[in-house]
Amino acid sequence: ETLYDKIGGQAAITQVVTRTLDLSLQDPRIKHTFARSKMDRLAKHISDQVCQLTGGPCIYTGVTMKKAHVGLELTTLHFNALVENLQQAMREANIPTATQNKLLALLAPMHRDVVEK
Ligand code: HEM
Repeated sequence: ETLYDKIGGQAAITQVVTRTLDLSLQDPRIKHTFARSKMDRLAKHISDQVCQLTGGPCIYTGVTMKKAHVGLELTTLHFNALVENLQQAMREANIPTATQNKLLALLAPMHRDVVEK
């Protein structure tokens, strides 16, 4: 069983990503960073990326993590805020803690490409 299956497949990934972005758009720590973003397109790209990363049948067609976040001046505080929102979204979707932690471990190394200072 892949991590993709453990999470609950495409439906669960779409739900979690959409909820994470909704929480982030209401989050005073990071909502400003999304001011110019097309949120539907962003949700699709992040869902594809998580699907591919966890062993699912998707292909991520967006740009590299470095390119996607250049100029946003994101800090570790911004990064942690997004991770907190993702954790809340996963809890709400009843994803088991061990499975949550496996996804977080796959995303953690992206910190160096996302954060600029
Ligand atoms: C592990 C952490 C992260 C992952 C996996 C991730 C993933 C992505 C992906 C896949 C894209 C789309 C690239 C494309 O369209 O080609 C993107 C863009 C973006 N991300 Fe992230 N991201 C992460 C962290 C963050 C953080 C911490 C913030 C802000 C707090 C953030 C804000 C944005 C914004 C504003 C865009 C640009 C959207 C646009 O093009 O309009 N991301 N991210």
